[in-house]
Amino acid sequence: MKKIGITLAAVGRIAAPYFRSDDKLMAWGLLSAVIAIELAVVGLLVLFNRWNNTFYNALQERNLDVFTYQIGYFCVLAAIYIALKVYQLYLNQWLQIRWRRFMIERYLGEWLHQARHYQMQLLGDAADNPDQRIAEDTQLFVERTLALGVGLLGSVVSLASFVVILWGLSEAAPLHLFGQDYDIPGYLVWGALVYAILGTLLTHLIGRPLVDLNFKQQRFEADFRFNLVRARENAEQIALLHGEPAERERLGERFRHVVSNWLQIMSRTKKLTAFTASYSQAAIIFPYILVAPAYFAQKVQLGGMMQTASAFGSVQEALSFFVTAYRTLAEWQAVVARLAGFETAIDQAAGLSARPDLIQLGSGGRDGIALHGLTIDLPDHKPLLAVDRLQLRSADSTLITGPSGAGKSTLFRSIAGIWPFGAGKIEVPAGATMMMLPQRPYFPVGALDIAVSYPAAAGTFPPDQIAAAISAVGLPALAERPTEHGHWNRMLSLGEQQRLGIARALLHRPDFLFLDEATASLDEPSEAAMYQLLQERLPGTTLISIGHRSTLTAMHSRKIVMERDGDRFALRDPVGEPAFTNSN
Ligand SMILES: Nc1ncnc2c1ncn2[C@@H]1O[C@H](COP(=O)(O)OP(=O)(O)OP(=O)(O)O)[C@@H](O)[C@H]1O
Repeated sequence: MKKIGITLAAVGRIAAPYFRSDDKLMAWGLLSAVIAIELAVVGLLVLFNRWNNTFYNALQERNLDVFTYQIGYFCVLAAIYIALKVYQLYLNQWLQIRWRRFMIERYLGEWLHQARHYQMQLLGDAADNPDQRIAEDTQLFVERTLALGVGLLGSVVSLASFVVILWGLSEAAPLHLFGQDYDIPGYLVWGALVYAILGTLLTHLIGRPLVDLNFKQQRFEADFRFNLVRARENAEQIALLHGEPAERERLGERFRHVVSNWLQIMSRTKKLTAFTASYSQAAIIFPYILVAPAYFAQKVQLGGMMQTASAFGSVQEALSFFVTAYRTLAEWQAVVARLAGFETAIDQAAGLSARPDLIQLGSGGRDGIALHGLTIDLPDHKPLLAVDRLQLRSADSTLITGPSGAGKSTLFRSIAGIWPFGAGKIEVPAGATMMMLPQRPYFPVGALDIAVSYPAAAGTFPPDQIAAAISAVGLPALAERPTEHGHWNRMLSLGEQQRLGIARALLHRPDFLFLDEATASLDEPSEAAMYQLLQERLPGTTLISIGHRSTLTAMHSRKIVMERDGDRFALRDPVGEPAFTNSN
């Protein structure tokens, strides 16, 4: 019960923004229409139920006029019913896609806001698989919330209406057994309720393990798919290492989980189907058995019996909603929990930039980037690096070296403003642009010119400028086909990708260019040529590099070394005075 309360509160939080958005008129309009149609359908079912009475009485009395009239009346009801069903689904789907579009736009906007998507990863796996949450869970959420909400409303109204009808019929056809009338008010209602509740309970008991089994099935399937994707992504490594037998074994093992769980689902579904099929067959004759004594004692007409059977069926159908819904309900709860977790993770990441106890980014200083009292930690608060005071002057090109894992890349991440863990202040000149070039640059799949210009929009740089930049970094063959589509991260060697990364920097002309082993896959002469190119073409750009090669020293005017100092690494300037004083 408490869990349902938590789920409902989460549903309210997740759904509310759409119903308060710019699309709120359509949202409320469509929702009201869907609900109104659901209620109208229940109303029609009541009319159909009454029709049973008149129609079968006419048959019993061989009254052709009434029979003909009732056939016409049925056709009118049926036409309205068909129209309502068609528009109920159509409007429901319309509401679903508008609602989902809003959710996706909102999630994409919040998830891809500055470095939030990256920081959410750093904060842990509370929001694992955002792709699943954004793509799949939004669809399931919208669809299931509407199906369960509207279905529940329809079932409750239907249950109430038909209980009233059955109550009236119980009076019209009193229980007649062994030649005697028994005055049990609403005995048909009690009969229907007992029958349906017993059925509900038994279905629940037999089917309950399926909820867990279906959950596991989804997880095993996802796990199998994920491992297939990993194998595809690492095809080259696997092929080079001749890892195919190991992969086959691993994937086979994953699929064995899928099969063994599926076998359990089959066995459980067999039991459940045996019960539900028997139950629904029995449900067809059960109401006749209840009313038959009164019918044969001529206390009730054929119409009354048929109407009872139909009302009985409707009560049962309404109650069976709860039976069938409980499976969907469990899945829906999981979807709601995942989306709520995703929203919480977004909020947590969004809150990082406002926390005064973390690294503060500010604009200030004209002569380069200034670091004051900076300590950098890992997300789990383990200390990593300390920089008491450091000025990365615009006039200097700086090389940062140090042992692996010392925190060089993390220092760059902090300066870029995406790594908030730690304390202290980083000041960047107001309006200065920065660009980070990693060892493995990212190129979106698509046209080469757009991939090189990324993240600038298509058309930002003239085609000849793009071609000249690609050519300048030593890829003249590529420069001739700038509009060619490709998966550049897969098609180009790492060295070629690094050259394209430099071309990107040439186009963007940032004020500060951070090269994190961005030329490590090039041979030394090519690396020197790339640095020379950057210095010639981008005279106004300050280069700050991370690298392990000693030959890089000659290409920078200043060198800073990271060394271990207690529980943290620290920065030392071996040529001049210390570039830092570690406060620890
Ligand atoms: N997302 C993360 N979560 C936890 N720890 C991390 C994360 N990213 C980096 N680290 C840890 O922080 C430390 C510093 O990493 P960083 O990449 O900054 O090192 P580096 O000095 O650039 O190393 P290298 O020279 O090998 O590239 C490493 O021990 C690494 O394991």
